[in-house]
Amino acid sequence: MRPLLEAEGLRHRVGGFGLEVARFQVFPGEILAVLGPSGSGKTTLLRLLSGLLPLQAGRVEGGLRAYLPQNPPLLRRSVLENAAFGLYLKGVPRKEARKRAEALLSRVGLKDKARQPAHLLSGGEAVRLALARTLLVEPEVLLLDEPTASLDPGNTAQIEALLREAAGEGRGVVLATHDLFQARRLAHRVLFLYLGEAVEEAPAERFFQAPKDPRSRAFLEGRL
Ligand SMILES: Nc1ncnc2c1ncn2[C@@H]1O[C@H](COP(=O)(O)OP(=O)(O)OP(=O)(O)O)[C@@H](O)[C@H]1O
Repeated sequence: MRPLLEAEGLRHRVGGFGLEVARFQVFPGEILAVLGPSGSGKTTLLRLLSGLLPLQAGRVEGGLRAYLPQNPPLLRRSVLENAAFGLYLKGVPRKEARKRAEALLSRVGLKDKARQPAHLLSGGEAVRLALARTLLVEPEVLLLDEPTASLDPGNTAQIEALLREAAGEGRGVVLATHDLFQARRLAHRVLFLYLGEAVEEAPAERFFQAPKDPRSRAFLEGRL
């Protein structure tokens, strides 16, 4: 199977920090969890893969990617206008864009709030809106930076269901998370970063049951 996104020879230096990832791939229908302690380079990797951070070395190839940052910015407009915004940028006519945005807002449980100002949404609703906006532009790969970091179990479950659906549609999902339970629930594969190094990459089940690298083991046992 051909990867939807492929990177090779990534090296990135900023301040005293250096990230090095020799090879990175994500396949259709796959959820890949990027794990690692705070400061290990998860956000940096996602931003490099998204194209937001210029490459210092290596290459990234693949189809349309959408990056969802940790605190996605919302426009001071209605929920519906926020959802439709990406389509406006793509030149989709306003009426058509609104229709498609409304359909997606129903899917993420925000239909009733479509006319409300987006800044009045709760944290969980705001993440669902940001995810709806991201999904509307039909990306092949979703790059998500801790999308459920501050959410309650109900909102987390809703987001996780949307991510499974996105993978079920054949998209690739790259998920940076600190929630090991979430990674166990969702991920097919895991990439473990430590101090900017891609320490271990493995099928999720194998990684959680029998991590090979002592640093992976220490991380899973809460010793890093
Ligand atoms: N613009 C920058 N200037 C200086 N240092 C930076 C910059 N951006 C990132 N860093 C450093 O790079 C390292 C990796 O940061 P990054 O945000 O990628 O880690 P992370 O694994 O996503 O962390 P967290 O889990 O806390 O979100 C950190 O030490 C951070 O301070």
